[in-house]
Amino acid sequence: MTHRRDDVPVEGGLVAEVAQMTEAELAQHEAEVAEAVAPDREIQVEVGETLLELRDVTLRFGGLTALDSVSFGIRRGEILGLIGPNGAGKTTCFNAMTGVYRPSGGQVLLEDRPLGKASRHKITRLGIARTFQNIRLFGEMTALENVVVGADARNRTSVVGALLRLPRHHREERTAVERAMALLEFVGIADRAADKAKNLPYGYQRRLEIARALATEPKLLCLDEPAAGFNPAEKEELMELIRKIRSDGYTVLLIEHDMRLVMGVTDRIVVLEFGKKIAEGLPAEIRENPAVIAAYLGVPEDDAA
Ligand SMILES: Nc1ncnc2c1ncn2[C@@H]1O[C@H](COP(=O)(O)OP(=O)(O)OP(=O)(O)O)[C@@H](O)[C@H]1O
Repeated sequence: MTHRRDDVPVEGGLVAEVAQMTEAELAQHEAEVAEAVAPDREIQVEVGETLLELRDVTLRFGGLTALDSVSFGIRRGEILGLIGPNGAGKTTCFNAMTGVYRPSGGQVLLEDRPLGKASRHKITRLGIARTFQNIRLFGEMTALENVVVGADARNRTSVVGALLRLPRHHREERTAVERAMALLEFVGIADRAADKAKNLPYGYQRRLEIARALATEPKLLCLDEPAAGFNPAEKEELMELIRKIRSDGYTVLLIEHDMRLVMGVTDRIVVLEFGKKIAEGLPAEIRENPAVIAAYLGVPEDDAA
């Protein structure tokens, strides 16, 4: 699939070049792309130590307790699955971690520091990025621009800097475009870099959301049902992508309804039901856990999570 576009010679040229590579050249190229996409930051804790912790987090909406004293940790470098029947509180968990809602009780800690009343933007800068159940892209912007905007969340120059065209802004803009292009390639949609987001096929839009979240170089990437609406082949490809993201140095929290996908890609799983954590463990343990089986009883496997 090579969409050569004269108005974007860099992207078109890159894709055409890739199409003509030998297998060895392709492997080398993919390694370089992964290197460009890898998070560029100091490692502050050892791999495997707790990166983010929910400590007794309670969140109420009026009379409804959506999260009831939920505690679990996400370890650096792992893929953690967050599952539970509909309405269990999974998305509310994401919302509590990303500053959309403030917990009514308890704390969310990133690298041992409470997020407290940090705003959504602050939390993005601190290193938590997410995708949404319902895709949220800038439809009129190109795929590339959507990712550059994502990277902007990390850049140090302000809007004022951009208006005044400070030298640092130019430099950051250039590197942001280069990195955005690498990200599009990493998620497999570089051939449509110059297309408006709204014109991309659904699967591409989902991947674009992931690229945009990765552009912020998150310490933790939260994916909210990234495979929703995917066919089995697309789900396989998505699992590959999630594994690739982790091997590139990222930590992933995954909400997903498809049990096969969750069991196939995660290192550990946390299970919620009616706002409470009912289980936590390895996929094989979770599959056998009586409380989890009871929570899903009567729910067809494809709908379960
Ligand atoms: N803004 C809100 N106001 C009131 N109630 C809410 C709000 N957001 C979520 N809830 C309620 O909180 C509970 C948990 O919802 P949540 O969306 O977190 O569940 P979920 O596990 O993500 O479900 P699903 O799998 O259906 O997406 C539900 O009962 C839901 O109706």
